Amino acid sequence: MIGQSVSLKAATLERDGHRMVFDADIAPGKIAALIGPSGAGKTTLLNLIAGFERIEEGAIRIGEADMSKTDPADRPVSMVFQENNLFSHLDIATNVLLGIRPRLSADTGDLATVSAALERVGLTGFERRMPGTLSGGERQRVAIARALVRRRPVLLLDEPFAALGPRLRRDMLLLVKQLQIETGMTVLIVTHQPQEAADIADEIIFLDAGKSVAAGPAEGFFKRKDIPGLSDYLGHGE
Ligand SMILES: Nc1ncnc2c1ncn2[C@@H]1O[C@H](COP(=O)(O)OP(=O)(O)OP(=O)(O)O)[C@@H](O)[C@H]1O
Repeated sequence: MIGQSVSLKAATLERDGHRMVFDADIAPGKIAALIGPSGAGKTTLLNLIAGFERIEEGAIRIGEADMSKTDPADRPVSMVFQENNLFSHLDIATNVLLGIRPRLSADTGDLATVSAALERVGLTGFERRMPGTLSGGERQRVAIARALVRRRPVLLLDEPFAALGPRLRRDMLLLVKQLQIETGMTVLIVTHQPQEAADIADEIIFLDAGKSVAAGPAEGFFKRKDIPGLSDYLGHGE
């Protein structure tokens, strides 16, 4: 699998009379962390890339392709949310299978693919369990397994591990990083933890008040003094 670039140029949407404008350029196969205060627009930015919301002006591209009029199902993207990624009445194998067969017509090869993805996220033997019997971290791993079997070039993660404890969160981020290296996919992850962003990401995008304010290499990003609002957000004062 080969990641694709993600590019937004003055991607604009208006909400309650308030303009939100995003610029971003993420190279193929990189991890970008989206950070910024609550309400800054991080989830909105992911939703624009996934196609759950539409831009009114500007441009959004994945690879060379203009996405502005493409339906979510036709975009080369998978998304994992903070929670509620799984169908509670379907077992784990079926939840993962939905990534490749939305109509659930599995053949033997599909079942092998599902088992391999579950193994990759450390959930061998969980095929027949129901989501309600899994821990929060296990359920998120299932969601990642489903994203893996979809083999889309871009993975969007919206605070996927926020509900987990620090140790487990760290393990899950390491898993994402490993999977990113193995597959070459491009990853965008929303996080409220600057340290996590610095640990996992190649690039950081800082959003504030509905705008992408700055982007740059993760290395040294949080020490930068040239980014309006960043030290306030970090609690360092101006
Ligand atoms: N469907 C909607 N209709 C109207 N306003 C919305 C809608 N979704 C989000 N908003 C508003 O848009 C702004 C950006 O929201 P968004 O969820 O993108 O922020 P965020 O940076 O992800 O915040 P958080 O860190 O709290 O999750 C917020 O002011 C929010 O209230």
